[in-house]
Amino acid sequence: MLSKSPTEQYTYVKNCKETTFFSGIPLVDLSKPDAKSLIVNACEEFGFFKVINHGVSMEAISKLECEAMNFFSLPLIEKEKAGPANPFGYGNKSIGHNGDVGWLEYLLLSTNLEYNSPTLSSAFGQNNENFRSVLDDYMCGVRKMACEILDFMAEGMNIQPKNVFSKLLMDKHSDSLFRMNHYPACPQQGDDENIIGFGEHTDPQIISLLRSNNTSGLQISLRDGTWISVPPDHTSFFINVGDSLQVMTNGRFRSVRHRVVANGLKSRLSMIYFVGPPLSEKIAPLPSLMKGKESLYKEFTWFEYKNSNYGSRLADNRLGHFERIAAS
Ligand SMILES: C=C1C[C@]23C[C@@]1(O)CC[C@H]2[C@@]12CC[C@H](O)[C@@](C)(C(=O)O1)[C@H]2[C@@H]3C(=O)O
Ligand SMILES: O=C(O)CCC(=O)C(=O)O
Ligand SMILES: [Fe+2]
Repeated sequence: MLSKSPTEQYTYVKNCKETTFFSGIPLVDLSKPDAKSLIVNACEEFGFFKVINHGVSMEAISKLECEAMNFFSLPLIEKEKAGPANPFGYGNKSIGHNGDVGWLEYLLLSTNLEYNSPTLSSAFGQNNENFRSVLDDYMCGVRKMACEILDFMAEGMNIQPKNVFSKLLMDKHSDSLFRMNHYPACPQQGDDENIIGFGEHTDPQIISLLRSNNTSGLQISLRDGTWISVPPDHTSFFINVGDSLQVMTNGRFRSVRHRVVANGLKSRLSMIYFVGPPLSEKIAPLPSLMKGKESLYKEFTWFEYKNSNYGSRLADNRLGHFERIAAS
C-alpha cells in the first residue's frame, strides 16, 4: 500500500468535471472497412482512439491482469526485489529521473524479455516461468494488433509501402517497452482537488496501446487545452499517438497529452505497450507526406531523442527542442 510521507510533493489538479465522461472518443472497429479512415481522422483530431475487435483474447488479458495483481499484492519488500525501475523493474511513486512523483507503483519492462534484469525473475520466484509465458502471450497479441493499426495508418494516408511504421515494431532491435501501472485507491482524494496518479505528459514513442481495468482516471487534453475524462472500458484498447509519430507525419497526427487522476474508491490497473523504433532509427517527416511542405522538425535518431528526454520533467514539451523555426 502506498502512503504519503510529509516530504512527498504530489501534484494536485482542480476537480473540474472529471467525473463527467466525454462521449466523443473516436471508436474504431478493426474488423470494419472504415477502420483506416476513422483511425486517420482520430489521430489528426485527438491523437487518441478506442479500439474494439482488437483480436487480443480475453483469456490472455485476464491471465496477465491476475499475475499483475498478485505481484502488486506482495509486501513492499518483496516487490522491491524487482527494482529499481531504471532501466527496467519495479518503481514506486517516483517517475523518471527528475523528481516527478505520482500516486502509483509500476513495473517497467523491455518487450525483449532478455533485456530485463535477473532481479525481476527473482521477484517472481517460482512463478517466474508462468509470469513470462502469460506476459509473452499478451504481448504477442498486442504486437499483432499494433502492426495492423500501424498498417491501417499508412494505408489511410496513402503511404507506400504500407509497413513504413510497422516495420519499426517488427525490427528485432525495436526499442519497445511494456508497463504495468497500479494506482491504489487514494484515501486522501479531496472534493475540490484531485491527487495526480500519473502527471500530464506525451509519450515519446510511435504509438502506445493501453488497456485498463474498469476504474476511471485516464484523462486526455483536447486541442483547446480542455481536459476530458475517458470512460473506462476493460474490454477495449486505447491508442495514443506518441511524439515520434507526430514528427514522422510532420505534425499531421497529434501526440496527445494525457494524465491519470487517482481514484478515491477503487484501484486502477493499466498495462501499456509502447511501440518504439530501433535506437539507430532516424526520426523525420516521411517524404511522401511533405509534398512541397517544409519540415517542422529537425531530424534526430531515437537514441538522441531518448537521451534528450533523460533530463526532462514529465510535463515538458520534449519535441520543442527539435522544432524548426519556420523561415519567413
Ligand atoms: C520524466 C520521464 C519519465 C519518462 C521518461 C521521461 O524522461 C519523459 C517521458 C516519460 C515516459 C512517458 C511514457 C512512458 O510511460 C515512459 C516509460 C516513457 O518512455 O516516457 C515514461 C518514462 C519513465 O517513466 O521513465
Ligand atoms: O496508467 C495509465 O492509464 C496511463 C499511464 C501513462 O500514460 C504512461 O504510463 O505513460
Ligand atoms: Fe503515457
